[in-house]
Amino acid sequence: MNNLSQTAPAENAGRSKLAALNEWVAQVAALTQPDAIHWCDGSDAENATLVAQMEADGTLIRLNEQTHPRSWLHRSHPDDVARVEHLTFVCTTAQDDAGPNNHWMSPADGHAKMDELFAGCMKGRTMYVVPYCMGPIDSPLSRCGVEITDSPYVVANMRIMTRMGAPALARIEREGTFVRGLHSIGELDPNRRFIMHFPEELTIKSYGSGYGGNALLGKKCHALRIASHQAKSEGWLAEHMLILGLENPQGETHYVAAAFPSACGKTNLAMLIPPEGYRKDGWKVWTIGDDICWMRPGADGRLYAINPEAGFFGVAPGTSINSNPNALKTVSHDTIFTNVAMTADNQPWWEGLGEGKPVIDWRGNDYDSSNGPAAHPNSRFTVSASQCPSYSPRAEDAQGVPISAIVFGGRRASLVPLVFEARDWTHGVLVGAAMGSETTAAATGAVGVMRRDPMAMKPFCGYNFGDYFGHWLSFDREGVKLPKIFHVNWFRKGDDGKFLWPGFGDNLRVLEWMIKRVKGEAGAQETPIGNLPTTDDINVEGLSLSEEAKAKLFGFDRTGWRAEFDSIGEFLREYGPRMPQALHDEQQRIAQSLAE
Ligand SMILES: Nc1nc2c(ncn2[C@@H]2O[C@H](COP(=O)(O)OP(=O)(O)OP(=O)(O)O)[C@@H](O)[C@H]2O)c(=O)[nH]1
Ligand SMILES: O=C([O-])CC(=O)C(=O)O
Ligand SMILES: [Mn+2]
Repeated sequence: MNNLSQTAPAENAGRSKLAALNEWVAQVAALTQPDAIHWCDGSDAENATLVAQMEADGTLIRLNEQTHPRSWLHRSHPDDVARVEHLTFVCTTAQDDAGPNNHWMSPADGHAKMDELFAGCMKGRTMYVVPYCMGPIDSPLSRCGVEITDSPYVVANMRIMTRMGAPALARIEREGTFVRGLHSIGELDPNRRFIMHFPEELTIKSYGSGYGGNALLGKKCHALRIASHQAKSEGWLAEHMLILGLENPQGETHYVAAAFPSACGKTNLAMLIPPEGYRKDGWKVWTIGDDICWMRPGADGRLYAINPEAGFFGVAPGTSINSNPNALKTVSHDTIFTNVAMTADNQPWWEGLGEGKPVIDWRGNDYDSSNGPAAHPNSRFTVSASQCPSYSPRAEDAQGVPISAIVFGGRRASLVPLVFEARDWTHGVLVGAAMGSETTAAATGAVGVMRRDPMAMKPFCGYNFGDYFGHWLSFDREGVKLPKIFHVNWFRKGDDGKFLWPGFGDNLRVLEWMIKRVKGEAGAQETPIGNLPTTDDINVEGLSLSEEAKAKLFGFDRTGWRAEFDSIGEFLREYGPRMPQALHDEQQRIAQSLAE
């Protein structure tokens, strides 16, 4: 690695359109006082140098080269293993623009707080300048950013997760605009940790964490919080959604976007392998994205979607050859694992892998089951999407793919059936707005607590939820051909506390019903909460569902839903006049028919 003392490489000097970037980098360097500055070009040689350096200083541990070529284990600080929602802020001029769904600080206070933390924080470190593009490099739907960071681990992850380096810098030079993200791991002290967003200035400042969603600023900070704010004013949507293509035996492919909260099944659905009978008939699922979706109406009025990411930052625990063989194949080489355990021969290991046995736990200690799980429940893999066997050729399509169905879903042990269809767009927006889910290990705090997580965007919407739902409703207009909206719940439990639905590959059965509904080829039973399939409408052949399972997965509990709709009404009222009246009206209409 070169020890550049100048703030920008010599070749930037003649590039006048990079002046704003050069100037910002110089300002940041003056504030943070790094020993050296390195502009990342994204090359293999640069990555090899960084990786060698991280191996030498212990940031990366080499895994078994025979079983997992060019793959690494990173152990984070044990207090830095998940997103920190209580330390994540949206700094808008007016507090109401951030809404009750965000922690707020004034932009002036936010900058003051962060600049104090950043002052001198890179002394003795190298500052990396990371230009990146979210989305295919040639797509009009893509957007660029630059992350400045003092973490080589972040650089290596950003290289996998985004189109990073020289091509992104060239696009920034052409466009002149980019999102500014400043990041330092600081002291990794949870008391000196903040993730701060300034959507009006297209700026992010993140301090004190090296963990994915807090530190890989292209991901949640840019592609969701800043982008959702931009999307509102520019007429598009930035969503916490997977995108998949479902190919049927006739060879038609329908594209589906689905929003499930963190650690609630997006990666798994996006990489689904159909059950054997379906596979024989010619069904196939193509993966476009597993976490984020940007979409907007195209010339023909349909919604077109791209995946702004280039890699997967996926949950390791639970990933096995049975549950998600595509993911397991994807991570078989050139992967960075974070906070997983290791076997005696240095293979990565996690709970639910189904083979091998842990010897060293995620903290680096000898494994002892009395210390809890061997892998951290939020341990992750970072891997290029191009390694996924089901990666769709359309994933690189600059125009995106047309969406036939939007799916919302949560982790609900009780009440919520396997699947239902919204009657129309307004009802669908209410279904998304009313989403509830039990919390997971993806964020610090209690796990298993039911909370409202509208459209899986509670931690990620960069502005007031009232305005956000209004923006969603605004797509219901002449000229827009809207997809159908559905709701699913893979996580319904029986009286014995076990999941009633087999899930994973068998979720194809639910996707099949949805696409048949889109084409007018499948039946449903109308209820106040939406249209539910009966076991005649959806293919449950070959599954051994108990009577309890059938009743709970395909039934509708009127009394339970009455209480749920009271709670939804309360939630909507928390947003005062910013909540669109149309959602109040829809909630009341349904509450009334539930009362009949
Ligand atoms: N029972 C059951 N569990 C599932 C299913 N799909 C996923 N899971 C489990 O849910 C956990 C998280 O799933 P992911 O697919 O990684 O979640 P995600 O939505 O991509 O999460 P983020 O990356 O945090 O946004 C894993 O432990 C999975 O094994 C399913 O259909 N049924
Ligand atoms: O960004 C992260 O940290 C991982 C993720 O997808 C989520 O938490 O939803
Ligand atoms: Mn996510």
